[in-house]
Amino acid sequence: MNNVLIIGAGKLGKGFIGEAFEKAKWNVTFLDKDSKVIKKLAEGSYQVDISTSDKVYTRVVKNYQQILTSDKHNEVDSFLASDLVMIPVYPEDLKDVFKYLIIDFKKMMEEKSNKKLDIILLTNKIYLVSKIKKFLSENVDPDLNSWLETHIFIHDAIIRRSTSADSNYALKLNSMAVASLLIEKPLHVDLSKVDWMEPIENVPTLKEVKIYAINGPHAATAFFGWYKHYTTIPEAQSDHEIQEFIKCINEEIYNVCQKEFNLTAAEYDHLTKLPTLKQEVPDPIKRVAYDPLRKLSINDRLCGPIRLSEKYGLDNECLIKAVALGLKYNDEDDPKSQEMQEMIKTKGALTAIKEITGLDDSCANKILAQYEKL
Ligand SMILES: NC(=O)C1=CN([C@@H]2O[C@H](COP(=O)(O)OP(=O)(O)OC[C@H]3O[C@@H](n4cnc5c(N)ncnc54)[C@H](O)[C@@H]3O)[C@@H](O)[C@H]2O)C=CC1
Ligand SMILES: O=P(O)(O)OC[C@H]1O[C@](O)(CO)[C@@H](O)[C@@H]1O
Repeated sequence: MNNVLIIGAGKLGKGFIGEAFEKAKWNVTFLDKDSKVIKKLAEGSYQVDISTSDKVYTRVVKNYQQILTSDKHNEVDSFLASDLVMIPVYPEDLKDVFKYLIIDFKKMMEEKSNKKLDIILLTNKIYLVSKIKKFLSENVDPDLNSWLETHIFIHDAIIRRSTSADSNYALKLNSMAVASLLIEKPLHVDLSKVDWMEPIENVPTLKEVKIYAINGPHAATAFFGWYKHYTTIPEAQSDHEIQEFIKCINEEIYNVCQKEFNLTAAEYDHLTKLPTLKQEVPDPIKRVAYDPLRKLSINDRLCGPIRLSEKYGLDNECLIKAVALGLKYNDEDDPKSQEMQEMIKTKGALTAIKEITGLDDSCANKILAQYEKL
């Protein structure tokens, strides 16, 4: 039997990754830093309602173990036994995860020095692998670092699946399963018998395209939806004004991607046009808009395409408005949204826009003009 260690047992960790590997009869171990997540998992099972393009079904996942991160590193045996490590955490938590794993890496070098292990990062942030490798090289001794370079293989992945729940510790989740997880090749582990896992070439570039083409319009829907007082994505998507706006966003993003990336229209569609669900899922706007400071940053889903549209002299009016709507996102449960509102209040909108988006003065002024109209 194969073993997978899943670090981050929140929505995606349980609702997609844990469910898929348990179904494929792998030994699944969850590791999380949140004691509530671990306590809930210890109840013995969780339920995922899975929506696909042709059916909706429920899976009860019960064959797993769960471990809380601690100074004792109780996961070390699971780490040493694992054939694969998957890390579905928010990007800002990744360095902590790798800092924590240094003890496990050392143990592996001592006890299983010939083993080669694939580690997959599951975030929506682009070009993170080199940053993590740099972080490790600066935080381990040279011997361990040269061993890591030849035994630990960190891969990025493209997530085209939404999984929601009331919280990261909830035992009832919804997952929209219409497209595979695209994982950077080559892998040392065989995933051919695990559903929804697809190793491919060229992940870094394709991930940038995916973040713009799928997550850009999705974030714009969430920000506009919030502004119009909706609470779920399907509600926002059924609003005529938002539909027209998103058509424009899609067009602007398609145009920049055509110029910047060497993809045929068919390749673009294959990557970004996902089948529709048989039945809508009330995915919360709060999940899709979460952390607007990251979502409005320079190389992310909206400002990345704006930067490219400026480079090629293409239209970006709707993207500019989407950023302005993002700046209005004010959710008291979302600390980054609160931080953003505080920045706008204390620094003034224009300075905050420049700091948040990293865009030049001319774009920042266009965003400000839209922002002031809202
Ligand atoms: N939920 C979704 O549909 C999608 C999520 N993603 C990405 O997947 C990642 C995870 O998202 P969710 O599962 O929704 O978030 P979540 O907040 O539900 O789960 C993240 C889990 O990671 C744990 N964690 C954080 N730092 C940790 C550490 N140092 N050690 C151990 N555990 C740690 C947290 O306690 C939490 O339980 C994010 O980067 C997100 O952008 C991307 C696409 C879809
Ligand atoms: O997880 P993030 O980066 O906060 O953003 C959420 C986005 O990721 C997805 O969950 C998957 O691409 C989308 O549903 C949503 O737009």
